[in-house]
Amino acid sequence: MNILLETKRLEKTYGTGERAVQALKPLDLQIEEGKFYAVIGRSGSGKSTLLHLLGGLDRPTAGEVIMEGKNLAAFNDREAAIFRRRRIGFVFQAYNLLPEYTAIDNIRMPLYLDQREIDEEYEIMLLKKLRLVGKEKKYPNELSGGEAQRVAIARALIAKPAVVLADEPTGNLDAKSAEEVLQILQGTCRIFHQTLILVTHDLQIARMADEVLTLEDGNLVTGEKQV
Ligand SMILES: Nc1ncnc2c1ncn2[C@@H]1O[C@H](COP(=O)(O)OP(=O)(O)OP(=O)(O)O)[C@@H](O)[C@H]1O
Repeated sequence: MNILLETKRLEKTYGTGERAVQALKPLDLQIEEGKFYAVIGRSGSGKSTLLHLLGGLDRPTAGEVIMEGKNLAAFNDREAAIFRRRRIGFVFQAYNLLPEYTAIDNIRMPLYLDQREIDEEYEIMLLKKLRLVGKEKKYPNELSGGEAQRVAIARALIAKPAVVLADEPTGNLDAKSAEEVLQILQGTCRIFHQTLILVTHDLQIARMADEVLTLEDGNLVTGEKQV
């Protein structure tokens, strides 16, 4: 088993003094390469906080996030942004597409920002897998919710990241589109050997995962599949 991502005594407290909220209590976690993890727990249990820390989108109050031998928490903002762009794919509930760019430009944005070449063969494979062929020139407001989320997934995968972090990616979709998007996400991660860490409220989705991480008041209560 290869460990891709590891946390050591990872902690997050928002605010200070009386207003302080300890969103994540010291957490030691090991994420294995190529597996699908579901993160579940009640609202406010710390799921998004954990995902943001794992992806270097936010800084921990204490502790470390180690990926490929590097402590993300020690990066400055610029270093973190570059590392994220190259090694981590994000998918959010709200898609977060740039409205003034076409679908294909949204998808290629991580490569444009890094001045990297487009691997056309891989891009076409992604477009096919995500059923986006023919939608390349459309703007986000011309796409359905399911299509917009599939564009967001293509954008998350275009730089061939080692890990995909998804925060309630199907939260805005109807049941049918949600299932489709999820199957596609799981399928593409499997094909491209990516680790998938997905926050969800949906226990049916969690059952599809290899491992379920359950958070309760900022504590990891189980790493076993018990749903
Ligand atoms: N920016 C912030 N400032 C202050 N408190 C925050 C902030 N973000 C989150 N919190 C608090 O931290 C705790 C954990 O929040 P988090 O968003 O990680 O939970 P969650 O499990 O993802 O919840 P949900 O399922 O509702 O999205 C909550 O008590 C929340 O109110």
